[in-house]
Amino acid sequence: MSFLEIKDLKVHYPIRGGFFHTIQDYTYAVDGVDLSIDEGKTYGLIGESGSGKTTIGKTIVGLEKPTSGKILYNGQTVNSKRARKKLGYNKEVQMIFQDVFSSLDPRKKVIDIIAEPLRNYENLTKEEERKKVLELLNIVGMPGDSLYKYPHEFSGGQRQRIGIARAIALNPKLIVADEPVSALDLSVQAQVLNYLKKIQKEFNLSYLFISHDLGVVKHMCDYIYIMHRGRFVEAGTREDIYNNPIHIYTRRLIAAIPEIDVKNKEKYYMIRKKVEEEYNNYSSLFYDEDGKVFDLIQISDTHYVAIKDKEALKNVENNIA
Ligand SMILES: Nc1ncnc2c1ncn2[C@@H]1O[C@H](COP(=O)(O)OP(=O)(O)OP(=O)(O)O)[C@@H](O)[C@H]1O
Repeated sequence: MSFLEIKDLKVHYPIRGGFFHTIQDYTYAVDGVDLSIDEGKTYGLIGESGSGKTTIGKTIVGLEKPTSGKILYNGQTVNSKRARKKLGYNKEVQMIFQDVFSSLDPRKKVIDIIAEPLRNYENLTKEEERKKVLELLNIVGMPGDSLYKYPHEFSGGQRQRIGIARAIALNPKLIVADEPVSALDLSVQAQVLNYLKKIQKEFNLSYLFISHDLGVVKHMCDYIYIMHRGRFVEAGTREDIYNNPIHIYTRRLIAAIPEIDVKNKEKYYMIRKKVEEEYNNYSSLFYDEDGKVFDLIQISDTHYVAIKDKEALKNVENNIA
């Protein structure tokens, strides 16, 4: 059962210019997307820089306003600040950024950083608060003496774990994680992702992972949404997307996953070349004359692709997919 539903969401930013600083045009950052989030599941929102991923994340947590469309929490709209407050929505949906500390006061101690959401929503005594923060640190594998240290005393991976502790302090249902590990070394990335997985089981959390890299979130996601130019070009289970990618943009993203094994370098070079040719030859089946992404067509119980029509789909299935 989906507790969060996003319906035909659009977020357009005005572009101002000229002498009077008037609106000249709009950036269609998010231009009509639907998304449903179920309990305990992990979703990946993947696309290149500027495709609109962060804007979706921020709109879900209430940091951006929808231009149109709806966000429904247990069937009730949470588009407005008032509705979010009434339903306690801001507690339920948290966001983690690439480096949570870059946006925080470096003069604050860890205890104050993690306790901040608690102070906003819960009336704990000093001792209860200290206990709760210790418990949260323990969940993310950080020692108790971190309490009175400052952000600069930790490594990037440790800081991100502290950020996770803060995000789960209010026992949310959904965490929107915007590139949560992309600033970290590969080995540390795996460690932070493992903590997120562990916590997910314990708290029955849902995640919306935002990433430009299909490789990073591959093992985490149940469902993946591929985003391009403010719209979803393909959506499906992890298997749909990795084993049977249809949209040329998805195929290009998969081909772009870095190949570590040197033996396969030549093979992957050829695949990339082929995918690039597909992109040039089949573009008109996936984008209209103005370069806009078509609406999604359902091609199996779980798999959706944005393609011109059924005939185009056949053409693609016979020739490239
Ligand atoms: N506050 C804003 N005002 C105006 N334009 C914005 C604003 N935020 C984002 N945009 C524009 O909206 C588009 C989508 O941006 P968004 O940050 O959502 O993309 P993204 O896919 O998350 O990219 P990245 O991975 O680089 O963060 C971009 O063209 C961006 O320049």
